[in-house]
Amino acid sequence: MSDSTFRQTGGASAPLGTSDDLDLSEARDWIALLKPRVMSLVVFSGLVGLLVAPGGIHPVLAVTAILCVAVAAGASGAINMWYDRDIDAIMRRTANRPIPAGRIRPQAALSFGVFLAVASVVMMGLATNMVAAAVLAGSIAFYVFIYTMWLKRRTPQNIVIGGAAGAFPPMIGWAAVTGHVSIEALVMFAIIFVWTPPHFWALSLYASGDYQRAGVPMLPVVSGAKETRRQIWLYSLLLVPVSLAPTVIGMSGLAYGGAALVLGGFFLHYMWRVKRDEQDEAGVSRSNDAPARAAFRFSILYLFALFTALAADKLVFGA
Ligand code: HEM
Ligand SMILES: CC(C)=CCC/C(C)=C/CC/C(C)=C/COP(=O)(O)OP(=O)(O)O
Repeated sequence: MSDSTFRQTGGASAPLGTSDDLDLSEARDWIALLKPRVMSLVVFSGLVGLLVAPGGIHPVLAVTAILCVAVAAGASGAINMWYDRDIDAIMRRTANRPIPAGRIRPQAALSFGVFLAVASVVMMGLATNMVAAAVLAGSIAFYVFIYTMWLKRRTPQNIVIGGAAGAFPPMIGWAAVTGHVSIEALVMFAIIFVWTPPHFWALSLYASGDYQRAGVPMLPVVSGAKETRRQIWLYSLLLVPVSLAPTVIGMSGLAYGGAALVLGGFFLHYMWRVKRDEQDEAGVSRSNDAPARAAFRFSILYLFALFTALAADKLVFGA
């Protein structure tokens, strides 16, 4: 393998192929720092916020605004990975990330993240308005300082409060068009805010071993699976009425309302399977991961579908 390049990956030498392959795998690592899969839903919800806002902006500015949301989310993901590199190295799910695996230097990741964060906020301010730029800066700060640095390692309520970071994007999209934050933007924020605990706690039920090893006080680690299932159920019950708020305040029509009801029914079905998984009728524990895994996957599909319905209702029926 004369043209092969070897590099240290987490202490083991790994063949990486030609220099072209090396460039590609390096690029993949920098992209991985941006948490692109999580970013997809963040960007989509931001796009819907922008589409449902009254008035409109030039398509080039709209694309720029959405790009800024993507870059800001990615930047905060990179800073999160820089700060969390010690615990990411311990958790199986995250151990192969570029920093703990030794493929990107922590300092380089931090500089990359800070540069992108500043660039996204400045660009948002120039392309749209100060309100959108300020809310964008606030979401980055929330994810980095409030969630990652302050709450994540301190309290099992970390994701309830810190989850607000991920609820801002539709508000940013709305503000990019209108220049202000109104009740409609707050309603979209509230939907994601209430959705986040069932979304994350479903995952944490089957990833709690990881969090326990890393000493992160996620709810199942601190209060147990039963309490986590109870809280998942309570937030899910709350999510259904909150998801109907766009129709109640006249922001969306009955088509959205119907879609939200049906989707809410499915959401409750998946979360109920998690809740009832604790015990069978005889009170014997028959817990397994399958319902929580299915509920986590559905939570993502749910939010994509709900925001699609919000946009479709507006674009098709002009509600
Ligand atoms: C504090 C709040 C949140 C926490 C702690 C959290 C945590 C997580 C974790 C640990 C994963 C698994 C990722 C992996 O396998 O590496 C995940 C996946 C995901 N999250 Fe969240 N999340 C939060 C909020 C959000 C928000 C607000 C959104 C979007 C609106 C979102 C969208 C997604 C998506 C799309 C995935 C799937 C990624 C994949 O396919 O791997 N999350 N989340
Ligand atoms: C516009 C903007 C700045 C949005 C950013 C908000 C954002 C991406 C929120 C999502 C929150 C999230 C992915 C938390 C993951 O938790 P974690 O970091 O504990 O997950 P990990 O264990 O996978 O690192």
